[in-house]
Amino acid sequence: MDPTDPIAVLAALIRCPSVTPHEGGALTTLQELVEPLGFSVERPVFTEAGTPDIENFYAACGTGPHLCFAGHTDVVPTGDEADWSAPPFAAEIRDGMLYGRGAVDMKGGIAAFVAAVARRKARGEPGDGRISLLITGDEEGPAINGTIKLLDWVAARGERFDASLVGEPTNPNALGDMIKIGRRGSLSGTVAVKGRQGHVAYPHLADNPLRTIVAVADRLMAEPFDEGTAAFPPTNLEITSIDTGNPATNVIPGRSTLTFNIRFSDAWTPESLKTEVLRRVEAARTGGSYRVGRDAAEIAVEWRGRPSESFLTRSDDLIASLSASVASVTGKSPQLSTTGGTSDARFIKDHCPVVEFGLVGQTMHMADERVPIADLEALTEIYDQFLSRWFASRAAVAA
Ligand SMILES: N[C@@H](CCC[C@H](NC(=O)CCC(=O)O)C(=O)O)C(=O)O
Ligand SMILES: [Zn+2]
Ligand SMILES: [Zn+2]
Repeated sequence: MDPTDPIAVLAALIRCPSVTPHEGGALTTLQELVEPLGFSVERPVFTEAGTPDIENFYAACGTGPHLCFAGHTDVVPTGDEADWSAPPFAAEIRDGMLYGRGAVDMKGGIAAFVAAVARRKARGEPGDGRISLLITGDEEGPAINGTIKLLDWVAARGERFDASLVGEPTNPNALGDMIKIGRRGSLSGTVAVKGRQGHVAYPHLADNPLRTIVAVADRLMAEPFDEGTAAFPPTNLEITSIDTGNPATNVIPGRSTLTFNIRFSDAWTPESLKTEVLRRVEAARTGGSYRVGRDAAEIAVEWRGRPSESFLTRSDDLIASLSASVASVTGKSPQLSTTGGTSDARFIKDHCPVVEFGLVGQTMHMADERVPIADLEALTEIYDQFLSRWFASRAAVAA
């Protein structure tokens, strides 16, 4: 396979059914592509009780300023294959589009980066510094045996990165729209309210926990958490479920839960936000207008999963190198944004400055995930130019 051709590389990767947590042949394909380019490859497997073992990938080449490209080869499940117009792991090309699971999220980003590096090697430009690929098979899953552990594994070997580029799909509509220069934080929790089960026709003998859940929902959502900050959109809370587990229409449930997720700006830390959530829940416990004349309800709050902190990258040369490369290829001045979800950049930011730029995300996780061939070519050129600009900026600093 020609490693300078991002379409051939992406097609080979898509043909590997690497649905989390399965490697599916994707890391072997990557190894076979980059070893002939001079990269040394290691594939550590990380484990943790209660989670699937995950194979990861670290490849590095060269000496000098160190740029780490980071991403994932795992993909989300296909869903009903009948909803696809082409088999999801066949890498079919039709009307200038390459179809397949992972086309944009994010095997396409990896293919473009490999092709960019291969083109530089073919041109005889391998010597500007150190380039590594830090690739996990656990981004779409719990993200416990992936990037976070791989970063520590690399650091324990004495390697350090000067900067990192994550190839996640960052563009909302068209290539060149958006670079991610940080990510919001994320905090999830469940509020459980204890009541007393009973007959709906005899409510004085029961205690409906939904009266309190409604007050909790109201308090959690009523006041804005902030108005946004210079670099972040306003903090937002979404209630993702309210449950009682009660199938009957004539029974007052004995217990109810409310689950929420907050995406938050740099005005908050996970700890300060937890304090604010607990304040709002307490206000609802004692002040709900649907419980007049009753004792305050019994409420417990459980934090779910691992919260993510917000972060903002302040490396001017890294952002400038990427912006200039995007502008040069697409003719657009990309927005520098912290919108959207979290990514593994939340782990990388503890090791070095990190920015993110990849394909257009519109079809990610959908049936018929696809990438325009032209975007794949353009992204390869952007990554190639970015490497030149970033290494030049490092050389200028060193001079
Ligand atoms: N499952 C993982 C990480 C979940 C990350 C997810 N990120 C996105 O969907 C990125 C999409 C985008 O920003 O365009 C999220 O924000 O929930 C875990 O929970 O560790
Ligand atoms: Zn992704
Ligand atoms: Zn994804």
